Amino acid sequence: MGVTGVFMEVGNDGVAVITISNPPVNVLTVAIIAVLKEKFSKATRRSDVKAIVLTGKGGRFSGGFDISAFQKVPKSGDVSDSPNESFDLIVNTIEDCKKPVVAAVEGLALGGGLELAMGCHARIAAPKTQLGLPELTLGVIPGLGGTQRLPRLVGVSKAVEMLLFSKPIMSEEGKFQGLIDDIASSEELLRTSRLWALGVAERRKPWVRSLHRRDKIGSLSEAQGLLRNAREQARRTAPNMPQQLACLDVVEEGILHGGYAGLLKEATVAKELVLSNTSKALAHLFFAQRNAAKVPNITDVGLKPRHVKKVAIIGGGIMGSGIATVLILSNISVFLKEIDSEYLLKAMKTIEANIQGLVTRGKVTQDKGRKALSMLKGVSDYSEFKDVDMVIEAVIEDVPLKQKIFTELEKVCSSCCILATNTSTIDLKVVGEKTNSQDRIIGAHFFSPAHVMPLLEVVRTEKNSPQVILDLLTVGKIIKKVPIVVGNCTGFAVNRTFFPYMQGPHLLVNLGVDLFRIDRVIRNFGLPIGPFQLQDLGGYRLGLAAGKEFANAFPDRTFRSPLTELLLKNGRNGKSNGKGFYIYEKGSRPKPDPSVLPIIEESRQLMNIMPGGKPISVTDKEILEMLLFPAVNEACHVLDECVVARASDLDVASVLGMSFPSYRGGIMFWADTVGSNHIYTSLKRWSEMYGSFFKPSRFLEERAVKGMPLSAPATSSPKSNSKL
Ligand SMILES: C[C@H](O)CC(=O)SCCNC(=O)CCNC(=O)[C@H](O)C(C)(C)COP(=O)(O)OP(=O)(O)OC[C@H]1O[C@@H](n2cnc3c(N)ncnc32)[C@H](O)[C@@H]1OP(=O)(O)O
Repeated sequence: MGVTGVFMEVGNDGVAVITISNPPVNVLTVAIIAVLKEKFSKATRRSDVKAIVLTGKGGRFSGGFDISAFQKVPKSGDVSDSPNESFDLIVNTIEDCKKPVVAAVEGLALGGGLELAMGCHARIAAPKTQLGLPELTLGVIPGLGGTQRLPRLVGVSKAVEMLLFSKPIMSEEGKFQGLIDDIASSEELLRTSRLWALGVAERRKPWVRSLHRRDKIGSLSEAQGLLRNAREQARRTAPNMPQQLACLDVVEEGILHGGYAGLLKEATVAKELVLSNTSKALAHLFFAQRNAAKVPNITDVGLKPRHVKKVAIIGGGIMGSGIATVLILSNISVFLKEIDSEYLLKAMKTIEANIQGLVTRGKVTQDKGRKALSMLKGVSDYSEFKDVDMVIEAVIEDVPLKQKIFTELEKVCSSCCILATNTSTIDLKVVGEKTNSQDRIIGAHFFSPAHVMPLLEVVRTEKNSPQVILDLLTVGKIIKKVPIVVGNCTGFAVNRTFFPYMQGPHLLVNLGVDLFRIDRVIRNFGLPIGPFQLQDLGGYRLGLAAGKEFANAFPDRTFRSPLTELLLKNGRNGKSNGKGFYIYEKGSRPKPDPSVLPIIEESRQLMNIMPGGKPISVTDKEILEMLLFPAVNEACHVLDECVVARASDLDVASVLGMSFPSYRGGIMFWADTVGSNHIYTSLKRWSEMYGSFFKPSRFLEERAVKGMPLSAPATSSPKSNSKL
């Protein structure tokens, strides 16, 4: 059997097994669909074939239609690359086939893969097979009949849940819901499916065309009630995701006018959505995330990751406890070290609370939570450190303290132990300065709360061995984070790119713009909270400390405002002490706190930068651009210095680390939709009006002049100042 294609074998029992082969996940393409049709026609014509089994090679049924088509179609305008086969392949060829077709499903059947299986007359699955329709996460809707067949197989309520949340279910639940007819072990899967198919041919088993079923739909009023509630929820939780409401409309069409009418509407809406910016952005992020895992000279040189089973964490504050939580939930033993029993107890309680929170939100079972806690041990000295595979230091940002810890670690840990620091700003060379272990001192920068936020910055130095980088990358994947390898500089990739986004709001406020308006503009753009509310959550002391680091590293483009110090002087430190820009009351949304306004007035008077003493007049669009363009500008510095391997790494990092809206594709993807020239000329104008905070970088200027996208790879060879 060749590698890519569709293959057919007819057995002595008269069953034709049609196998999709497109490693690694048997993605469907227009070409594969054409061959599938051909094989089905052949099996239907052959008189020695009584029944057909459809399966996927290599233990994975199919990961769905080729997502790269969602990037190509909008660019080329050629919709022939997009899936348009609902009727021809699934209705005419499979569902209306004169011979019974059974899907033998293993590993995963996602998107078009599951839709293909639902068009068959029965589905037999191996245990723990993932079944789902994740199309909405890609900005589209199922295009091979999923919106019609899923509700007919599992009922409207379950179907809507699976569609809107894009969350796969396992075959065991699938059997319970009616999506799967039987479960068979991997070894027995094909045999059971053949027998089932023959059973249908001999009328011992039902011959079911999913699209013709109505029994699971329930009454019209009940179905419409469910859809109404789902619409309300979608409007509330995903106001910028048009595919959610579009999908519900398509489901409703089928319920009101029958499955065929539903398929027609599905085809029209799917084609429209493939052309949307949302779909383009989300497909971009899908591949960007996978590309970020490919690190030149690290993942492509045949190194094997070492197995990390035991980790020691130093410091049980919010970060250390969060990191411990994710590790133990992934079956990694953790020794948590604190300075005394009181701090240790506090850390243990935080970890328990983290796990309980995940159990309450249904993210983790009670059982798993209990098992995870049994992997944790609190310690107050280094005696357990001698045979750990990795240490993660997570103490406060204090250079002498960190240096002392690393010299101690060098003595107590084995010579192959990975020594990681969770510092968010300090240069790693400084952290390891007093050791001889620079090759294995690496940054593991988690984002707060570490047990929730999906990003992990793996900060490498030029001294790090490729093995250590690979090991940390692998741990990142095991603990279900998305690791991005970045270079060593102040703030690394994410905090560095976004430091102007934390300073810009202060500049605008001192120019007379209302702070609550600034937060509103950012929320309307799609971030969950605005920059001032974000500062409330982090606490002002943290912001002040980070601000000093950036001021030292990048004095030419730092905006210094007295506002944070004034707030602290007035006894305010954000949400933690109940004195922020907002009033936080349990059960209600944060409300603007008017008592902060006199402090802002004081800051404005001290700064005295309002032109003519009057607040500047700006539109919401200008506010947005004055906040985000400086971050894009810093991202250009980051790219210029090769702190990341490619612009799309910053897209993934901004979405997963800063909650930049995914449907805008990440900061660089969005910047390119705005255009380098507009960003450059705006920054240039503002830098003339308001100072060097806005001064465009050389990289941005060059690209704007050449009319080049900011995300286009550099044409010249790597720079001498490269951080990678
Ligand atoms: C018409 C239909 O209604 C429309 C559709 O079907 S849209 C597609 C719906 N399907 C999906 O959303 C599934 C997307 N894929 C995934 O979630 C995951 O890849 C998976 C769960 C299938 C496998 O995960 P995992 O084993 O971790 O492997 P992962 O690294 O993600 O993927 C392996 C390779 O397959 C590629 N791939 C996976 N699914 C793909 C898809 N649907 N299209 C194109 N490429 C795909 C990945 O890009 C990756 O390529 P690479 O090795 O060159 O980087």
